Amino acid sequence: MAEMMTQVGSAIAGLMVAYAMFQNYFPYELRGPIKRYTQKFISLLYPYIQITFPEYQGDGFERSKAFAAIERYLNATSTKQAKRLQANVIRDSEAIVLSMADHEEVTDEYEGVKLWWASTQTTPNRQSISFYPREDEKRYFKLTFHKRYRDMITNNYLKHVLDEGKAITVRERRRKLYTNNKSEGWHGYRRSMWSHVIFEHPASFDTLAMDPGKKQEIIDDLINFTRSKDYYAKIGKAWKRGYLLYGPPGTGKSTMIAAMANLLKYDVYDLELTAVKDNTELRKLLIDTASKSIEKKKADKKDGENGKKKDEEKDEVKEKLNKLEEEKNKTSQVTLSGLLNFIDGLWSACGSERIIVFTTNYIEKLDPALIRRGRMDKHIELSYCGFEAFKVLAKNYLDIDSHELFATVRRQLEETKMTPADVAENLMPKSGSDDEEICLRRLIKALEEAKEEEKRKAEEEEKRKAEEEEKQKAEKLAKEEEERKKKETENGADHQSDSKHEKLENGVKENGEADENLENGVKENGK
Ligand SMILES: Nc1ncnc2c1ncn2[C@@H]1O[C@H](COP(=O)(O)OP(=O)(O)OP(=O)(O)O)[C@@H](O)[C@H]1O
Ligand SMILES: [Mg+2]
Repeated sequence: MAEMMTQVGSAIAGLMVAYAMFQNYFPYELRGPIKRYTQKFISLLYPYIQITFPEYQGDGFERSKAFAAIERYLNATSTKQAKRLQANVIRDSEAIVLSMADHEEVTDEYEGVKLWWASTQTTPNRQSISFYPREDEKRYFKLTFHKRYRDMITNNYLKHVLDEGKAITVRERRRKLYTNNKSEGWHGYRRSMWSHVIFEHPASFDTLAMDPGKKQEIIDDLINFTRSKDYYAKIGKAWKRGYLLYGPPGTGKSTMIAAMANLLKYDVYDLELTAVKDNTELRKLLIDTASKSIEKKKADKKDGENGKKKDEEKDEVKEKLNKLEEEKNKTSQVTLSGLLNFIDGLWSACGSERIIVFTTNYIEKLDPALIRRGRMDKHIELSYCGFEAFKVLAKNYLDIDSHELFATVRRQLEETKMTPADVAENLMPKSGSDDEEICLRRLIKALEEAKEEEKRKAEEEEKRKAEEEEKQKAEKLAKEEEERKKKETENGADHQSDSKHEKLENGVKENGEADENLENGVKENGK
């Protein structure tokens, strides 16, 4: 064995010497053709093609997107196959990315074709001290496949790898909740229009209490939207969708937005309109949601994190339209038309795969222009808690599917309006000893009280109405009485004036009595 090693060693040494001689003594002009023929000769014996994907490209500062995507794509395969792994904690990502360590190789299969991926590194033997060690160490992935599959690999497989890698990056990223800053904070060193926190809302469609049929319809609609990229391109429509959620406070509008974001793995932009001075600011803010990717890229440079597929991000501009309505007349404020222009025009142009959600408590107060189809594609009403919604809450809060008290609750919910927020509050166990019976009874009691309250209010309203009617009746009577008296005095008086008949024909009363007289344009002057 040792002998063999020595032989191999000396053979390698021989080759090295030969190569050095080749480098030194062969005339320069001959080197090119010789190398070419050697390559040809090798390719006869070695029918494989290799593609390399370096980690840094161009100026060497920006991490290659392809490299990052491949790393993500190979994550699962590497974890299974490679013996030595390298763990990377990536900013904005929830998962630890395991990639194969240098000089490891894994296999992949695509449509029955076997391929090899290897991770390699070259360290140039330049004797220099570099501030950025990365610049010297060049990592790259090397893909090897049989030349028979050249077309298939270069046309389909590589696209598949990049798409899949990017999709994984998006799926595993930490999602963010952005809120707009006041414009005073937009300038200077630490300028930013949006501040963000990690978005970790636990709401999901499973826990959202509403009619199951309606819920499923919304889920299908959302999923269909995310899958329709090509369809939107085909029909020439920007890939976006608008939802309008309306209903009384506490019926789950905000909860539904969180559930939507969780379902689709989107970021959320929550737009607080009171912090926006005018339309220009609004426009800047909204455009900035699209150009976020550029800012992110800068961060990528420094720490070499994975690039994000930013168009996948959603901005969910959620707002209280009733507030907007109040403000639309003030010139210094955001106007409705500014917002509409944005939704129709600019918004379409910047970024894609976006969902815009408006919420309001008063749909009837909204301008029809704002909510017409095309602007808001889907209107969703969230209303008082029905029995189906109650069942979801009972399952969430008490972990029960049925109970003998359900029938009572059902009857009560049909008679009384209570928001899911209130139902939930009453169902929630208040201490460790609260069992489902106690919680349900508390809800029933609350429902009874609400009913009483409703009844009391209805009665009050009735009473108020009755009083109002009474008052009106009395006023009418008084008026009639007065008129009668007046006529009497007029009739009883001597025929003082010739104009009297005219006056009666016009049905006018004496000046100062009622303003309706003005309508007839007639006044009895001086009387
Ligand atoms: N449909 C629902 N399903 C589950 N929980 C709900 C539902 N509606 C309300 N809740 C509960 O009530 C709380 C308040 O609801 P939410 O903030 O979603 O109401 P909203 O409709 O946005 O009200 P507002 O109009 O005042 O903004 C939530 O935290 C949630 O726990
Ligand atoms: Mg809300």
